[in-house]
Amino acid sequence: MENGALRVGFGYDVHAFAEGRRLILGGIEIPYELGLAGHSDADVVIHSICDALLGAAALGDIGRHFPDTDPAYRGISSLILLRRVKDLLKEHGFVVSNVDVTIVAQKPRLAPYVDLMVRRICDELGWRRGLLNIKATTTEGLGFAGRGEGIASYAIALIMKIQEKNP
Ligand SMILES: Nc1ccn([C@@H]2O[C@H](COP(=O)(O)O)[C@@H](O)[C@H]2O)c(=O)n1
Ligand SMILES: C[C@@]1(CO)OP(=O)(O)OP(=O)(O)OC[C@H]1O
Repeated sequence: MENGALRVGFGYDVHAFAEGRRLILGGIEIPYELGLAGHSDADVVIHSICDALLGAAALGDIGRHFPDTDPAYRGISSLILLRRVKDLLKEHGFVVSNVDVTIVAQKPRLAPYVDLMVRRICDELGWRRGLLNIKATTTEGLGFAGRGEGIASYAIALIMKIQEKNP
């Protein structure tokens, strides 16, 4: 792959609501009566970003790098996984151009929190704020998200190859 090559990647993830769990989205805790089930902190937003970045770099997916059978990842903050993905892309000579995310959730209302999510993720990864956009939509009551069974997140990422893979 030649330097300057632009590559696009797409990520999608779903987690089911569960009682007795905290709701972590985009690296922050959202006040709500339910959380999301998962092996990690179940941050579906960050998982979709990880998969978009890994996909753009042709490096597989989040489950390949951080298997949910590995006790090391039990309860882990997904911000840590995203930082590792960013480091992996850097090792392979990529820089991230931009990432756009759509969270699909009937409830809770997320608009008041999306800027906080962007700030949290960008601060953690050393990204400028304009690199990342996060938005939310309902499904007007339709499907699993509409019935309030879980949350889905879609992400798209554009990355650029700037150098050969570091040895
Ligand atoms: N969980 C959500 C979902 C949506 N929003 C905000 O409401 C706007 C309208 O949503 P529609 O599903 O009717 O398109 C949307 O643009 C978001 O700003 C939200 O805050 N939380
Ligand atoms: C993040 C990992 C690893 O802890 O687990 P989960 O939190 O269950 O998330 P999922 O998106 O189902 O799969 C990726 C996993 O490898």
